[in-house]
Amino acid sequence: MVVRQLLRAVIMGPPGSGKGTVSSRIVKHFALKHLSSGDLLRDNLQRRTEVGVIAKTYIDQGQLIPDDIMTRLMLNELKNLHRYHWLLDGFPRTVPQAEALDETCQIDTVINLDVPFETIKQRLTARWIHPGSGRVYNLEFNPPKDVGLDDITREPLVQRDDDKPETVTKRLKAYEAQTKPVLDYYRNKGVLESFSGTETNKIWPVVHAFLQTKLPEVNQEEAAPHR
Ligand SMILES: Nc1nc2c(ncn2[C@@H]2O[C@H](COP(=O)(O)OP(=O)(O)O)[C@@H](O)[C@H]2O)c(=O)[nH]1
Ligand SMILES: Nc1ncnc2c1ncn2[C@@H]1O[C@H](COP(=O)(O)OP(=O)(O)O)[C@@H](O)[C@H]1O
Repeated sequence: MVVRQLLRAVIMGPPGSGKGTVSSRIVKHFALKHLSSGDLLRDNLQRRTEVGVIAKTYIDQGQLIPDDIMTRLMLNELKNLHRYHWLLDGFPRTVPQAEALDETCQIDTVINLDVPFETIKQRLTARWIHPGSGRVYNLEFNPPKDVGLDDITREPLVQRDDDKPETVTKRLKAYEAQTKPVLDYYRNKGVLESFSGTETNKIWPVVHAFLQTKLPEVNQEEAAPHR
């Protein structure tokens, strides 16, 4: 397959729909950079940057960070990736963010993970992450090899503060009100591809087959270990 242009892709879906899990499988199979707004924010939080301090109050309340802050942060980060195929995860989450992104580049494809809310709520309370890499685990679905430890670095796993049930409810409401309109925005542009289901292991092969039409696969033996 001859790829003439660099792929500009976005992965969307409600909190807990499997964006991080599917993204790590995508990165394992295809040569592209993955940029997660949530991972970037948590890194800023940990380093107590100016953005991190502001973001904390919003994240703890299950609210979205204001568009201007978020857009500046992400577009600045994207500048470093202009020579690569890339996949954005968690951004854009509002129509103004999508419009700001459009001013810098044209999005080719939006992968929408369409997973029902009932399925999601129970997943998030069992989510554990490795803060350094953003690797994500689930006590039932993909438990770490050793309880409480990252498979690769052996560093401790943590639970996200915003995965508490009451914050999850607020995040799902924010998704409904602010992020769902972004799906319509991309649907109108003809770039939205929805993948429906309740299990990542069933959704993933369909996403994989779809991306094979857009990108060459990397040699699996050479691919870095990833979940
Ligand atoms: N039970 C179950 N858990 C899943 C499935 N897919 C992902 N998860 C877990 O659900 C949680 C949310 O997934 P994640 O990829 O972090 O979703 P994101 O919030 O959209 O990035 C994590 O703990 C995953 O390990 C699935 O098919 N079944
Ligand atoms: N594009 C964005 N715009 C505004 N806030 C964001 C954005 N991306 C992430 N956030 C903030 O960070 C939190 C965690 O995001 P994320 O890790 O992507 O959650 P999830 O993977 O559960 O969907 C969000 O609840 C929100 O407060």
